[in-house]
Formats: sequence, structure tokens, C-alpha cells
Amino acid sequence: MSRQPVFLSDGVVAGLLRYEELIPRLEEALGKFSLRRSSELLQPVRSVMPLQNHSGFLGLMPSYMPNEGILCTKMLTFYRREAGSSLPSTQASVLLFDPEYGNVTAVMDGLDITHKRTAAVSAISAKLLKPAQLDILCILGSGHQALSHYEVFTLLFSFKEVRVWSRRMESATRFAASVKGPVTVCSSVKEAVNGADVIITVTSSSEPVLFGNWVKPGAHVAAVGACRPNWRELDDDLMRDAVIYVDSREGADTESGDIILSGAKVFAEIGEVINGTAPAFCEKTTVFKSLGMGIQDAVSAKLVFDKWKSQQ
Ligand SMILES: NC(=O)C1=CN([C@@H]2O[C@H](COP(=O)(O)OP(=O)(O)OC[C@H]3O[C@@H](n4cnc5c(N)ncnc54)[C@H](O)[C@@H]3O)[C@@H](O)[C@H]2O)C=CC1
Ligand SMILES: O=C([O-])C1=[NH+]CCC1
Repeated sequence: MSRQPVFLSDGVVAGLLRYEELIPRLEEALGKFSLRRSSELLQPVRSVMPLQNHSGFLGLMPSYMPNEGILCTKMLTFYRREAGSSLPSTQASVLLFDPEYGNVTAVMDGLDITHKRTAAVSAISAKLLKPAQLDILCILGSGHQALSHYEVFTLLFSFKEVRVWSRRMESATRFAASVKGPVTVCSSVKEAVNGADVIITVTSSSEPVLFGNWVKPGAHVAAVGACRPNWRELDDDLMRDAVIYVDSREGADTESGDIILSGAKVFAEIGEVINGTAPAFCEKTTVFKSLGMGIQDAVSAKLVFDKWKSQQ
């Protein structure tokens, strides 16, 4: 195989990746993952190397889906940044391989994939674990993930009110001004989550920001940050009282401080709910603890690459 890999920039990837096409592929992949058939899907828990001089981490996220012709790995770096820092907190590249020959067919910027597939999986969790009422959406954090979550949640659901809180009020105000629809800027987490039906936590915090006694019973929480075993976004009360769903049990047991440090029991993977092998307790308070999986990047990258090829 002498062909050189193509390089797809962030702009090209962003132009090709659409939530409407991505969501069904992610649902299928999450269901397949939870079947644990190694002949159909392989994905180890990502390996993460600390970069102690920089408060950062380098992660490697390989996956293999032979029936779909997908062999892929994402490489990412993520850093804890001080408030006001202009340096990026997460960067990523995705490599697609030809599974038969082993050569790299495409190298693509992984930022848009990371933003969209993470938000899309949170939206899938909200679709599956939908509270009886869906009036108020609350977003805690105002960075890249906040934006992609706003986009997909307002695309799929019709909330009467969207609220945002950020640790710096001006960031929340900037976020509200940057999106199309109306957003209420809140000055405290307690005020922001009061009565909210869906709460999304997308912060880089390592301490709890969301406390169980502020959360409306029956609400759904999509918890996206805190991806290290000693980092938290949610307090023990919420972790103990809610029914906990995850993307990967192995990932959660290895990487989620919210699960490991609270001692909370994982009830099911959302792939099990998709497969009908675990119930969706929509009437209870539910937490979807998201950590991110290589297969999510892989199906996103394959979708982008196939669309790009069809246009050549
Ligand atoms: N579960 C998954 O699949 C993924 C999770 N993530 C995680 O999602 C989180 C957000 O990522 P991005 O939006 O890309 O980052 P970002 O840097 O664009 O935004 C981070 C947000 O967290 C806030 N923040 C930082 N420290 C905080 C603190 N101590 N308390 C409260 N808020 C704080 C910032 O003000 C900002 O609003 C990160 O923790 C990241 O590691 C990112 C990608 C995928
Ligand atoms: O899956 C992912 O891309 C990430 N999870 C935590 C930081 C980035």
C-alpha cells in the first residue's frame, strides 16, 4: 500500500459531521459494545500517561470493529488550566487504518469529533432516561463541551428554559451571547439547577460542583467532566441516591472519581438500555457518567472519512 494518508483539518471534519447521521451510529456502537462480543468489537480502556510538569495527560484510545472495517485510534492531550488561561484544555487527533493492510488511511483533527460525539452520547442518555417533564435544561460549565451539548440538546428536545452557570460570570455571559436561543445566566450552581429536569456537568473541576440536595428528584444528570480517578464533579449524596448509568463499566471503575471515591454502584451501561437488557428508570433521579470511548471516535471518524471520499 503506497498511498499516503489524507489529512482532514478541523474545518473539513466539522463540515462533514452531522448529529442526525452521527446519533444512530453511536447508538448502534454503544449497543454492540455492551454485548462484549470480542469478534465484533475490541476496545480496551484507554491508556493515560500523566505529564507531571504540565498538569496534563496524554491518552491513547484504540478500537477495532472488524465487520465495519474500522481500525482506529484517537490520541489526545488534556490539561487542567487556570481560570482565564488562553491555552486549550483538550486537543486530539484521530487515525483511521485499513484493517487488512495496517496502513493509515486518514489522519484527522479530533476536536470536532470529540465535542460532537460526547454531546451526542449525553443526548442519547437523556433520550433513554428521559424525565417525565422536560422543561428546564441546565448546563454547568461554558467551554467547548458546553457549546456542543447546547447544540445537540436544543436540536433534539424543546426546553422552555436553558440556563448556564460558569465559575466566571463573564464566561457564562459570553456563552449565552454566542448561541442562537435565549439562555439564562445564573450566578450560582444552586440557582442554576433549581427545578432543572436535565443537568449537564461539563467542567474541568476536580472537586464536586453539583450537590444532590439541590437536584430535583427525577432529574437526569449527564456528567461529562471528572475523567480521572481522583477528580469529582458530583457529591456523594447525588452518587448514592441516583441510579448510575455509564458508557463503560471498565472505564468507570478505572477512571471515574465520582464512582470510585463515592463507592456508588454502577447500575448499567447505556448500551444495555439500548439492547433492552437493562431497564431505564426514567421516574428516578438518574446520572449518566460519561468518560468517553474509542469506539465513539471510531464511528465518527469513519462517517467523516466515507463522506469525504464520496465527494472526491
Ligand atoms: N466524557 C467525555 O467523553 C469527555 C469529557 N471531557 C471533559 O469535559 C470537561 C469539559 O471539557 P471542555 O469543554 O472541552 O473544556 P473547556 O476548557 O473548553 O471548558 C472547561 C469548563 O470548565 C470550567 N472549569 C474549569 N475548572 C473549574 C472548576 N474548578 N470549577 C468549575 N468549573 C471549572 C471552565 O470555566 C470552563 O467553563 C473536561 O473535564 C474534559 O476533560 C472532554 C471530552 C470528552
Ligand atoms: O473521551 C475523550 O475524548 C475524553 N475524555 C476525557 C477527556 C477527553
